[in-house]
Amino acid sequence: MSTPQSNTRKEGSNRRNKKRFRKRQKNDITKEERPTRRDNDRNFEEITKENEVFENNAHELRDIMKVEHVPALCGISFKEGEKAEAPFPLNWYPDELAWQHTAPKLAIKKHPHFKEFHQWLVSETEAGHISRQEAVSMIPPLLLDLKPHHYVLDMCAAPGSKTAQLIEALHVNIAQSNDVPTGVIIANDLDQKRSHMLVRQVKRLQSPCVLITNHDAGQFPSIILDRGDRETKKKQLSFDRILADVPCSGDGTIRKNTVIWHKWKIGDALGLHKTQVKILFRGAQILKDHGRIVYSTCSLNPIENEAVVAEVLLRANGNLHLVDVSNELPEFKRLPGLLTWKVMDKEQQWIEKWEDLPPNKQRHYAKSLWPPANSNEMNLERCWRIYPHLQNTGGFFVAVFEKTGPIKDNTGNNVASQDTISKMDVSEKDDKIAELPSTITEPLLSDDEIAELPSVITEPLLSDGEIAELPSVITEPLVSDDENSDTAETISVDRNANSDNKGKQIKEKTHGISYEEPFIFLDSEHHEVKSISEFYGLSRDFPVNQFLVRSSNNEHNVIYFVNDSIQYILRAQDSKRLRVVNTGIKAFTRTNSNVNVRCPFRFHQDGLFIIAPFIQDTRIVYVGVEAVQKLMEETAPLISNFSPSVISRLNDLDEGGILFSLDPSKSSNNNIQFPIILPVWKARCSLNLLYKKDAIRGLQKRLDRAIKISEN
Ligand SMILES: C[S@@+](CC[C@H](N)C(=O)[O-])C[C@H]1O[C@@H](n2cnc3c(N)ncnc32)[C@H](O)[C@@H]1O
Repeated sequence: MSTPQSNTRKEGSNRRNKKRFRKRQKNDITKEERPTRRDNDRNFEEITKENEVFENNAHELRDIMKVEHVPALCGISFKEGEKAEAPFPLNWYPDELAWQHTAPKLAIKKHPHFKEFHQWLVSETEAGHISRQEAVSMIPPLLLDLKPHHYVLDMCAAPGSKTAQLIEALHVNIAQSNDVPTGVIIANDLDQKRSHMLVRQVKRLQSPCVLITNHDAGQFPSIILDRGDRETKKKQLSFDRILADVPCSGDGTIRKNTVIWHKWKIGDALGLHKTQVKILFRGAQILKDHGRIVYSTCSLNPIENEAVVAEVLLRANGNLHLVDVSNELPEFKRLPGLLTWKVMDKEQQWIEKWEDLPPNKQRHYAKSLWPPANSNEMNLERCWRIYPHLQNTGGFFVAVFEKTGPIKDNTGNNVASQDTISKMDVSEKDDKIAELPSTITEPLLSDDEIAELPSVITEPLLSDGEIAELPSVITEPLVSDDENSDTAETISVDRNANSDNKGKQIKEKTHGISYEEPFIFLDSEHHEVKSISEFYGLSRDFPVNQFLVRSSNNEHNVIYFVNDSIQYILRAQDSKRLRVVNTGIKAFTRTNSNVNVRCPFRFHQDGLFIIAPFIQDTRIVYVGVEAVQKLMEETAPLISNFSPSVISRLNDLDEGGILFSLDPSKSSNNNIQFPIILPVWKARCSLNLLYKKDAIRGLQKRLDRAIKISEN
């Protein structure tokens, strides 16, 4: 379980807002204190970087755990003679931000304190403040050493516990400097259903920097990024960090995954080895020079681990190295990778070397299952083997690589150079790729090689306006590049598909495979963008070109927001080869009000932390704790029941979306230490808080706690 980076991100942002969201009530605020137009006009990248109380609040959830829950959970016996262990911090995880919770289900069911603790965990998880996962699963993202500007690919991401950690890592340092990281996380999974599990996991964390895709990671497409304003050259989409948490036999999870006791077969690992090599090698190809790739499995079988590592090192021809991470996480117990290992065939015979196999069996066994002759020169000892008995975790394997030069196609066969690919039109290109022999993944050119291509043979560049018209993904017939799939076939999604399902994405089904409605960027002149910008006084530096929608209709129910880098990727012509499952956070949603309102769009809780700093004072109501409490406690409270100053302010405002802002530095209620910004819909006589129930509950608890602390 890891704690609350995303929480601090949102609070960091809210806190920053407090300088800008000053008390509006005439009695409470002087003219000098009001935000100036200049404040609202500040550049997106420049938005405030102060964070004076960040340090104090960053570890709030950890402290709640320590001060409130742990003491109540100590020494509880749930069954005669059996005591449940209270949660404890993992000694190897930085800042006591990861805790282990071992209490059996019975204890949680039977004991009220455990029950209450469990409910708290569930609601904080739902709110995106806590992630729960197996302790060792947290290691690979930690070793990736992620920075907020990194382009990151999570190759086999579902169900997404590590993706969640990556998202938190991308955002965690940003709270001290900037609101939205410039980096990107592409979370990919081959299994379409499982890739939808990622959507739920990612939504929890409300990041505009995530793109979910559905590809065979072993053939992750090469995407040429168009020339952008800031780019002078075309370049290939490549990554600073890649996580290859590959499919494996899972024998390391055997303690809790009891099915494996019955299902485990020698052949599982023998079969998986090839897929694992392919995924790791593809990852190495699309990694940037000096980038880092982490390979991990929850298996302890060397065939799925050291054998894969050794094979990919060999194929990379000296341009990939195992990183010495022996100084990382010193408290974490692990053993070095194996330098040699044995291979057993399916008939349970030990086979010393591939050549010893009878000829009729040789083609069924990859040579790379056996240690290569130079295995003791490959630094395989730098891999980490994590055995269950070392610190009571699942079994796990991790290897960290750095790339030092281009890694070409493993066959050395120049089947389809980027040059020839660029000459074809898109559908031809995809056909060609589908025809490639399965061992040959798409060729990768270095940035220099791409830059050297004569510009006439590259795909024509469109103007920004033309690009804005283009749906960003899978609008053309695509050929599935899933060589393992039995159902590789043409997928077509109707460019003009009409969304009558209010706000719901349309999935077109073709031969049982369903695809999502494409994301389309809205033009800054689109009437909905203009309506929002005018009504809310959206600062002119807000990047409205990062708003997108999921239907080609002219009227939309949901307007999403992505960060600049995702926009950059999706606007590239080539990006239509990416099978995008989901991206963006909800920024505005259409209200179904019958009343004619000036702007039918209301704030959505998910995108609020990004949008709020750009909203003009004209739609903000500065309030005290009582007004916030009333709004949270009552459903649609009447405006007439608020204090006279709030009523007078509300009466000045047209019906539509507003923000309630509680600024502790300005409030007469000094007992609240953190600012609160709430999205509200103002109807004629009443208000509606546009917050999810669990978020209201969480906020209510925090308010109660803050008030209690200040009273003591
Ligand atoms: C070990 S799980 C990943 C767990 C995930 N990283 C997490 O932390 O929640 C392996 C995943 O790989 C996916 N998978 C299997 N073959 C794949 C392939 N060729 N390309 C991409 N994903 C694949 C499976 O659907 C599965 O979701």
